[in-house]
Amino acid sequence: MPVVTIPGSKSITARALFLAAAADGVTTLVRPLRSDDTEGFAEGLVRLGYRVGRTRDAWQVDGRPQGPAVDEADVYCRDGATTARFLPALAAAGHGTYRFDASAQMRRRPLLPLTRALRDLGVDLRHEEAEGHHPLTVRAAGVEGGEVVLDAGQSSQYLTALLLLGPLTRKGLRIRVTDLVSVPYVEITIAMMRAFGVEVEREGDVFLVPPGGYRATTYAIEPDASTAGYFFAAAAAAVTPGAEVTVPGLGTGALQGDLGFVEVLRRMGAEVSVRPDGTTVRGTGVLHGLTVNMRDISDTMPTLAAIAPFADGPVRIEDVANTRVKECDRLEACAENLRRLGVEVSTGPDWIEIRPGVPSGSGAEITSYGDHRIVMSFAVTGLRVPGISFDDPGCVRKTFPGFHEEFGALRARL
Ligand SMILES: O=C(O)C1=C[C@@H](OP(=O)(O)O)[C@@H](O)[C@H](O)C1
Ligand SMILES: C=C(OP(=O)(O)O)C(=O)O
Repeated sequence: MPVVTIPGSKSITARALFLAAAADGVTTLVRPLRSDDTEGFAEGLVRLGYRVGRTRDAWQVDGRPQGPAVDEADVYCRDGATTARFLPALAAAGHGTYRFDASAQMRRRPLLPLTRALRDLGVDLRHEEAEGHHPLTVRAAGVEGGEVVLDAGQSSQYLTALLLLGPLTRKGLRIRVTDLVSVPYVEITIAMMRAFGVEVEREGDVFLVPPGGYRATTYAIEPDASTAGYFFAAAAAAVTPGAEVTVPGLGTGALQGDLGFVEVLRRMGAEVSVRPDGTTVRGTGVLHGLTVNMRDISDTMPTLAAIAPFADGPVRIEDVANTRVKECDRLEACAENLRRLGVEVSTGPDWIEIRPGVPSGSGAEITSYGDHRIVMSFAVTGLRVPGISFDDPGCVRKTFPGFHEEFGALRARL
């Protein structure tokens, strides 16, 4: 019964770093994710003058409720949207001139609704090149707070950035949201703000954040549910019935909506047990086709797409338009790579449909587009399709530098 140790959640580590930096006192993050995204976030904080002490299993941050310790900084956010979208909001609460730039793909990814909301709150934020894209400069002088309207229909990260900023403003924030995707990520934000002493209230489309700042704490990071999904998918898609994967530390109390991916696997025929101490997925040798809405858990769309050819009927994934503006256009990247393997696929503006059947013996080089999730997903396909290789296997470093070793070890045990 393979038990897999999954590294910490990217989303929880990023939020914990923000909250720790903003809190009054010293916070210890236990078992943070060590990957390009989260190291990049921590480096960003260091650039902004925060002290971040890092050992293997714990990171310590000296919080500064008054904002960055330097009055000028140049922050490179790498490929991480949490860094690129959350840190400008943190900087806005301080006093100084802070410039943020990012990778070529992150520069292409959208930001305008957040820019607009910050400007509506009085923040002096200027884009150097394209409006609504990195690089940008925040000339910060603290934030008064008040009411703001936000369209988070393309990314919930805009809302998370504003929620996290709320307690650092003088009057607090009243955020009215006109559209919202990836709702469970907002729930993670609210739960974590509570752990740092702040209670967000929600009245329908309105989120109310009180002023008053955060309290430092010791915070344990749970394993990453999106990462766990590749291992669960491997068990569900295994040819031999009874293949089983258990991930400890990710169970009924988990904050991450992406654990809901196991319910999709259950609908497809896998046996799933979610317990307080962990989750187990057991393959039954059959995978059924289905139609599923993945608006809430769209990081797991490529995982499902990658095992869809093994189902006994079509797999249709709906309401995932915003996967087109992630590390790559994931709908097209999945479709292109599946077609290369001989699979019949159609896509629309916000959906993908995959027909069953992988010609035996067919392999191909997968084009990763620098997207960790394309590589990790097609590694699962590779359990049943010989000859799969990747043009850029190393891009898994964004969230799981040790992926290939861990997945290879699982492969040997399944
Ligand atoms: O807030 C977060 O930590 C995240 C929110 C989601 O993004 P969107 O809200 O843009 O869908 C998710 O895809 C991303 O990997 C992490
Ligand atoms: C979309 C992702 O990351 P981010 O938006 O945080 O860059 C992801 O990890 O799948």
